[in-house]
Amino acid sequence: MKIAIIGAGNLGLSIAKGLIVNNAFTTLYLTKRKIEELQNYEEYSNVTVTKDNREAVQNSDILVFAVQPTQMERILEEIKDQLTEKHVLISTVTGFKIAAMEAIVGQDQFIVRSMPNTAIAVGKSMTCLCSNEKGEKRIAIAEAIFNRLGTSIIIPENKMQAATVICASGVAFWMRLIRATTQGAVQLGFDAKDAQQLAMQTCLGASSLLIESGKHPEEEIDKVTTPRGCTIEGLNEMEHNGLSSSLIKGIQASFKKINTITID
Ligand SMILES: NC(=O)C1=CN([C@@H]2O[C@H](COP(=O)(O)OP(=O)(O)OC[C@H]3O[C@@H](n4cnc5c(N)ncnc54)[C@H](OP(=O)(O)O)[C@@H]3O)[C@@H](O)[C@H]2O)C=CC1
Ligand SMILES: O=C(O)[C@@H]1CCC=N1
Repeated sequence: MKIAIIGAGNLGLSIAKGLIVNNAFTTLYLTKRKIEELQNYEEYSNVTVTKDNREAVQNSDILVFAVQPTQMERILEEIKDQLTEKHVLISTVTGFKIAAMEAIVGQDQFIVRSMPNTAIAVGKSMTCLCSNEKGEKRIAIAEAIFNRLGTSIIIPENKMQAATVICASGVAFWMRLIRATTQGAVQLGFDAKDAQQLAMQTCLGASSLLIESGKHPEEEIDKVTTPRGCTIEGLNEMEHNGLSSSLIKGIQASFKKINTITID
């Protein structure tokens, strides 16, 4: 696959890392204006770093847009006359709707919207996908890419903002929970490095239990909570202090915010 990542910033480079580690491309173009920040990537074979979005588009089939929402319109205007039947446009841009893309490049392009997260760098992204009508014929290509770099599901476009909060912002939310657990472990006497390892691996184990068993979290919680034991004591104290409520309120606040940055 000849892939271009237009906008090799935080997310774009995470995708690039995932593609490189998984050897999942034939050629890979990475674009941004300050390309001096991408020097390391020129060492990989078949990776080209350039400021020239049009060159990247000409030489690629799959175009992954990972620029800020305010930059997207200008970039689509810049490259639209380079687009041909071979191109599949995959946007990761938050709030930039398919209709807004079609208004610039036309309805006759294969357009996919994707919402991955930065765990794509280590092949563990939860990615949500949707497409325009024409793009339905090529969404399998996007699925193949994102399934190689994690897990993907197809959702209706009207759920993309919610998916952004849960999956993309979600990485930050889970990081904070891991950090808080680490702080608790330090207070219980572990050094910082061990504390973080205990927190991270326990988080991974809990998540893996659900993924592999398909069970509800409460079913697994029941197995851990000895009657009158320390787990239920800790859980109830956390809930008295608003753990679940705080998470749900944070998710709602994030969703409220994301709807103010939608570009129609
Ligand atoms: N970060 C995340 O976890 C996630 C982000 N997203 C979405 O992905 C998009 C990118 O986010 P993120 O990576 O965090 O943002 P960044 O600001 O880190 O990356 C955007 C990149 O675009 C480059 N850029 C700007 N203008 C141009 C241009 N004209 N041509 C080529 N490149 C350009 C910038 O580099 P330079 O200034 O050098 O040109 C920058 O590196 C956003 O729309 C965001 O909402 C979606 C899911 C997760
Ligand atoms: O924080 C943000 O607005 C973007 C969208 C999801 C991740 N980063």
